[in-house]
Amino acid sequence: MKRWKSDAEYEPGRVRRPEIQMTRYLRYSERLSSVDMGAHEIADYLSLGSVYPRLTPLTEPMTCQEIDSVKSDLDWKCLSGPQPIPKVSRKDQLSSLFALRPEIKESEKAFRNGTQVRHEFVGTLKHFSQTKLANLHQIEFLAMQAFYVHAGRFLLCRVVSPPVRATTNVSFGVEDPAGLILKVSLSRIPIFNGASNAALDILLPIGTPLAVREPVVEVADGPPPCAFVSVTSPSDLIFLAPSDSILQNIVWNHTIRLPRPISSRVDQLNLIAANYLKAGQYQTAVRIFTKCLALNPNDPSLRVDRARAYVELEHFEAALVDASAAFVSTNITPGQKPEALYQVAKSELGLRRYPSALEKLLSLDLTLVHVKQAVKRCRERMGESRVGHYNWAQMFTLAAKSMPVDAAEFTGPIKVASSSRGGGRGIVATRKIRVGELLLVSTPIVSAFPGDSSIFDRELGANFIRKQVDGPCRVALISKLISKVVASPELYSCVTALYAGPTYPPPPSQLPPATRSPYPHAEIDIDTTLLEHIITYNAFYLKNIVHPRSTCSDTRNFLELPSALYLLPSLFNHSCVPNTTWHHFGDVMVIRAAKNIVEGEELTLSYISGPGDTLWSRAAELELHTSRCDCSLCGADRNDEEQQCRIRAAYDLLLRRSDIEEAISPEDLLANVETTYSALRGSFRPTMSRGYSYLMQVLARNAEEDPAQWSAVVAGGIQSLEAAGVVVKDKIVVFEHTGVCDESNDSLVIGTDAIPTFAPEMCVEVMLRMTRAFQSQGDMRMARRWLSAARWMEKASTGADRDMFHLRYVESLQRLGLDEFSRSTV
Ligand SMILES: C[S@@+](CC[C@H](N)C(=O)[O-])C[C@H]1O[C@@H](n2cnc3c(N)ncnc32)[C@H](O)[C@@H]1O
Repeated sequence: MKRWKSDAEYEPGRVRRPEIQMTRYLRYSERLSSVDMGAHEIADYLSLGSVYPRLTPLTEPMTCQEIDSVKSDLDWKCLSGPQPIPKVSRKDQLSSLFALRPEIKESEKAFRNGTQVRHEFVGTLKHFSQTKLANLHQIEFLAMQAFYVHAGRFLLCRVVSPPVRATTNVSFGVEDPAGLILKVSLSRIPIFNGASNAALDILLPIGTPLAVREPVVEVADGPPPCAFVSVTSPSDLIFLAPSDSILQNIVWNHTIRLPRPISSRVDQLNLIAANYLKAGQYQTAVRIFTKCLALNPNDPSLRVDRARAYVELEHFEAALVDASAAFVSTNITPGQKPEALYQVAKSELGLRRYPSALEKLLSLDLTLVHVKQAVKRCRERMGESRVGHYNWAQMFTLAAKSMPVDAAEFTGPIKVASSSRGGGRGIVATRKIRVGELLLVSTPIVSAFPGDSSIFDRELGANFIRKQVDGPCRVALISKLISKVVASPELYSCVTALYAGPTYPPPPSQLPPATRSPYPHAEIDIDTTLLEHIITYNAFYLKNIVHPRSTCSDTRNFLELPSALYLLPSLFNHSCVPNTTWHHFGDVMVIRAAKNIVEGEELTLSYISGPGDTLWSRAAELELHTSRCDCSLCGADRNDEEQQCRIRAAYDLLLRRSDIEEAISPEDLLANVETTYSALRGSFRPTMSRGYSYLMQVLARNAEEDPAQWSAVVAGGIQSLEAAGVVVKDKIVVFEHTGVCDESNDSLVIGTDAIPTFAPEMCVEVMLRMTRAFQSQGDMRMARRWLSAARWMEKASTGADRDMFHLRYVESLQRLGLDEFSRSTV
């Protein structure tokens, strides 16, 4: 594919990547969560100046237009080639390339200590080669041009200056056989992820011969303009072995001083590799263990060590090959065998081959803690994947401690079929499904959390596909996904069968099976632009089970949210009134039925992660997926009219703040919100539901002093639940002293055909306050019935058993004085 036109003119210096200040970054998140209208506008409208401090012009967010204009500049630059490559003498090139390391060290230090944010460009068109190296012809720098894809060619070169990394970019100098020198810039090439300078010197020492398939040279703005070979796909960079036939007749015009090898003694190399393994520089450890194995191919312990490094890199196929080879080696000692077998089992666990892993583990010493734990893990995963039985409380506890949550995948009564929503594929029910039923447990292909060592919180994405800024975790998914498909190429065909937006051909009707290919895998050509589109259209912001969204006092900050990409969950289409609900335990995504569903019915989930009580609050998130959402909620909001919805959205934001009482009383808020709904609208009124919950909270506090108010608390609760779409069957607001209540066969006080999907946690909290109202008045029968309803809704929504219910609502139960009552009530 040729990317640039040849007839347009190039104006050096026209394109400048914007430096966007930290303040802008903060405000941008505010803008997203404030429904696109500017917090001060809302504040002015509602005369709430003290709640929403006026934003100064300096802190205005980066707008869609700004992103758009950067994109146009870049597109224009891309279209402006081909151009001659600016010439620089070998001496000058070398001196600037050798200065790169100290320069970048300084600038990185300043960046890390400063307040600026950096933007990775997401969604720019990047070339990648699909022609095998053997079918390409060599090209030298002299024949190359800037802003031009050298289709059918490859660049043969070798490293001439020490590489240096700035986040996901690695730069260094190379020369071609004629001796011309150019900088190379590698973007997101997995083996260099997180590499220190010392590690880079091992991974890419001076003299390393390389081939770059179908190279592209870009020119960065000066002064002076700097040309560089840009490599954006890992499959375009090929490390050549000295014995490679390509190098056989090559004569390098210049001699370069090669660095001294780190060691030629296996024992010393082994020690160095072990230190890199300990330091978490796994790629470097693999590289050195490989050197060791070249010197001593029959040492099984080296293979076991390399398998350990591969396991850490989640390169499980390669780990399995190494560990298995070590185990069957004739040179292995009886003392080394258990460790080799343990690494085989660990690789199989990573590949989700649980029965096979278990068989190996059971032949090891079961008194060893790590073996015992692995056996337990295997057995749990086997139970989960077979029958969908999970220990939710244990998963919740791990998630609450921010520890990794391990779970097997589970697919319930669902299948991929053609969709009635926006065409393409969707997920449908294969049989009748009951509300609360488990539909899917999915582990991510990749996930990213704030605070991960690989994530820097001021590295943002200027997303040209969405024309919005992506947070650090969303940006990190791109590098992680590239690494993942390099380690597990069999995933590439599945991942690239996900929807990639309207500029790509429609995906196949079914996801291809992720059949594992034997290692070493066939080579794949990685289209990084396609992967960026797939992440943009399919990645989820995680809905953390530990911090329920609907009870968050503050609006969610998109730029700080963890993010992940999944396979089957990506095939669910959106509805603002979906029939499924989803949560994340760590990065494990769990989807359940939110309604009773008939066979063949399409299953939908809500893509909305921010406050989304009105069509206009949802618009920014929906824009990417549909120009007009046809769900009943959006239809009702359209009937209410935009201005009314905007006002309502402002109150919705206010309702999420902990300091709302300083701004407005619940009565005034409810009266104002009520006027934003048309009289003809049905009872489902999300913002009213939140408003009544606020009223109930205030009344309940007063009722603790003045018990006459408990009836009003219960009445407010009923209204909150009904406005959330819950059917309240027994609207009892008076109290009957029943004393301690035995178990009874009373039916649930609410309907059980559906659970609310927009704020189930808020509804559970409301029901707990109902429980408190009745309990405080000695009406233990109704208290027990409301507690049962709260538990039922929580179980249907998240699968929580009693243990998990107590863990999740411990704070509310204690605050309401219900802890003891709840624990003693069956
Ligand atoms: C994550 S994918 C969902 C699966 C997709 N339909 C497929 O075939 O792979 C998201 C894309 O599906 C389509 N989509 C999902 N929900 C939709 C809706 N309610 N209305 C219109 N299009 C929708 C949009 O093209 C959206 O960008």
